[in-house]
Amino acid sequence: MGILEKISEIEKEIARTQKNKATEYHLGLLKAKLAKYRAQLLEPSKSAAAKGEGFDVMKSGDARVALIGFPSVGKSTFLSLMTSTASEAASYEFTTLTCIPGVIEYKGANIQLLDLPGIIEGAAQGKGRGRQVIAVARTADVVIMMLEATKGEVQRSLLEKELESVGIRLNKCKPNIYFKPKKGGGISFNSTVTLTQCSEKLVQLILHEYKIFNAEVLFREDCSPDEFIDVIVGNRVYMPCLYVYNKIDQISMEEVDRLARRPNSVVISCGMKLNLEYLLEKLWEYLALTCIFTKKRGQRPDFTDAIILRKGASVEHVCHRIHRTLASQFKYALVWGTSTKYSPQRVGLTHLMEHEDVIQIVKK
Ligand SMILES: Nc1nc2c(ncn2[C@@H]2O[C@H](COP(=O)(O)OP(=O)(O)OP(=O)(O)O)[C@@H](O)[C@H]2O)c(=O)[nH]1
Ligand SMILES: [K+]
Ligand SMILES: [Mg+2]
Repeated sequence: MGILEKISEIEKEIARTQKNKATEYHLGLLKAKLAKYRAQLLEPSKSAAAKGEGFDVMKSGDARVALIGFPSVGKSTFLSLMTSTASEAASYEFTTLTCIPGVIEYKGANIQLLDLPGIIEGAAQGKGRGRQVIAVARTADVVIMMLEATKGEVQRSLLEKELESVGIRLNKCKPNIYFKPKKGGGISFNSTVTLTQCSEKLVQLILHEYKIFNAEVLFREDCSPDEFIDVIVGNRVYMPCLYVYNKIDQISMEEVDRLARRPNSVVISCGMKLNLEYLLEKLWEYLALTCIFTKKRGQRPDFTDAIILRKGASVEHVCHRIHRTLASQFKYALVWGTSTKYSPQRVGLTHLMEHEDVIQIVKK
């Protein structure tokens, strides 16, 4: 039996197994098996690599946004509207066959926007250019899932399933579980909260399925078996995703209103240039970039020119942005803002910056 068949067998079995206390362990085990086979599927296909089919697009700018969607939902039209790059748009499916980068300039940041070929059901298993498209999506800071307003619901759930099956978790936080494989000592299991979905026995069963017999496990959150499996498997990507319903010129006002109220959703029309500014605002929010202002000694901060960094950037990152050699001449920095207890506070290179902090760097 091939991997795909095995996966489909297990999926069928999960579907026909009633969910209750008695089947809890059986289901947990099936899910662990399923995750294992999917991981095997994800291993890069040798033939694709040999043909050089990957979309190797250089990362550039302050952040990267990937456009994912079914064919002809308007991805290329959107790229051409928002950036100075033109990407061919047409009424037939699979107009775009490769990855086309453009740049959105917004609030002083350069946001790389990637137009990609349309993907369809089965993409994760290699249908069309699915695998390559998904591989690019994994490298993004935010995914825009573009949906056709008239078929939004169906497209959304199909694509969510595709991305889910390759370990991309949309708008979810990493499960708060401490997991550490050990050399010996068996499995030590603890939790700081009451667990309603997992038990020590189930955790052990799942670990055994992965041939893990010694480990430390601490649940700090009431996680599901699937979330626990995510933690063991490890290579999950937790990705912010904005659902963008395009072509709202083709649906009723009531329908537009309903879609706009869905969580993480924005409605637009590229054709009629509707709501694009709001989409940018939302995108900016989802990117959650950190803007840092610099200040010279005895002068006011320069609020006109922010240094834009990804979340979790340190003082060292700030130095590298200002000048290549600044970090090596660094003595200390003074920081004003939410990242410090006092304003200003003297900090070193490893200090983590927060949004809208002000920094003054003192050289040796
Ligand atoms: N009515 C309407 N049509 C639109 C809108 N936006 C794009 N289109 C049309 O939709 C068709 C497909 O647009 P594309 O930009 O090529 O779509 P795509 O998602 O890039 O398609 P592929 O590259 O084939 O995956 C074109 O005929 C566009 O003119 C819109 O807001 N309203
Ligand atoms: K098209
Ligand atoms: Mg296109």
